[in-house]
Amino acid sequence: NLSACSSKLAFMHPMWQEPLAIPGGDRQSPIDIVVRKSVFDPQLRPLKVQYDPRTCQQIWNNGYSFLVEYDDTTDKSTVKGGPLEDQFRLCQFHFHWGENNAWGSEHSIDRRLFPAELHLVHWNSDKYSLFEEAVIEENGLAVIAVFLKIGKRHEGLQKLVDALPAVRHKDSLVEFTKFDPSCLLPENIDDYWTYAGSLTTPPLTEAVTWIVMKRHIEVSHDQLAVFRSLLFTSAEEQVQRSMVNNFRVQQAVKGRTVRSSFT
Ligand SMILES: NS(=O)(=O)/N=C1/NCCO1
Ligand SMILES: [Zn+2]
Repeated sequence: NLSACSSKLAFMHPMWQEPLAIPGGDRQSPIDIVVRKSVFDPQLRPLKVQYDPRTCQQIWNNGYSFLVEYDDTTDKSTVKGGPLEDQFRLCQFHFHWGENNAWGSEHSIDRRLFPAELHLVHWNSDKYSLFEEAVIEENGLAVIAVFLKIGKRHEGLQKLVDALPAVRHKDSLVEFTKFDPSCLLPENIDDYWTYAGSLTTPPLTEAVTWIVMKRHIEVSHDQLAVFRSLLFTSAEEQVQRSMVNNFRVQQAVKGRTVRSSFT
């Protein structure tokens, strides 16, 4: 059962060495969301997502995941509303996944792990002028997380899946355009949990308002298998290592409240 799987997880090598000193350390991510401890907040408004596929630029393998990067020099692809006071600009999206379908997500819901998790990363363009500035501010970033389940083939994802062999190795990059990431959102984006957390990959800064979708999307077994054909290693390295289990170990909630937009 999953509890055994999660204990097995405890012995697995985390994707990378956890740093000795973590910035702040009391609002780290990811976490397990305990549904019965989450608090319904009627003041949470619907999310307003506005993505322009023309801002999609490239896809590359950064040695942690593959990133689809967007032109964030103007407010063309943005998210606002929900728990957010300001407008946030999309800069990239990426995924985390496992070596098999039993685990792979970073967050869990009542300890339930999913085979993969999508992160749409945005920065506060009302208050800052660059991602690099926003990344160290407590209200600097907003990440929308969507769980992936194995099921029917996701037609919108296939264009991305077909581009992955071109970025198999760390530091490889290809042009990738006209991709509308809203096709990766569930139909219902009004039901979500939200909490104050951090990036789950370096710099791990405590700058993120997390918005974790209650509804998942479905991708096919074969589509997720292509994610696992990516490599952590660059073309020059002798030993090639499959890019799998690229999730961070879960962190202590430390008294934080997770709010829900739904009852
Ligand atoms: N997994 S995550 O929290 O989205 N991490 C990052 N790091 C840079 C941008 O997003
Ligand atoms: Zn991520």
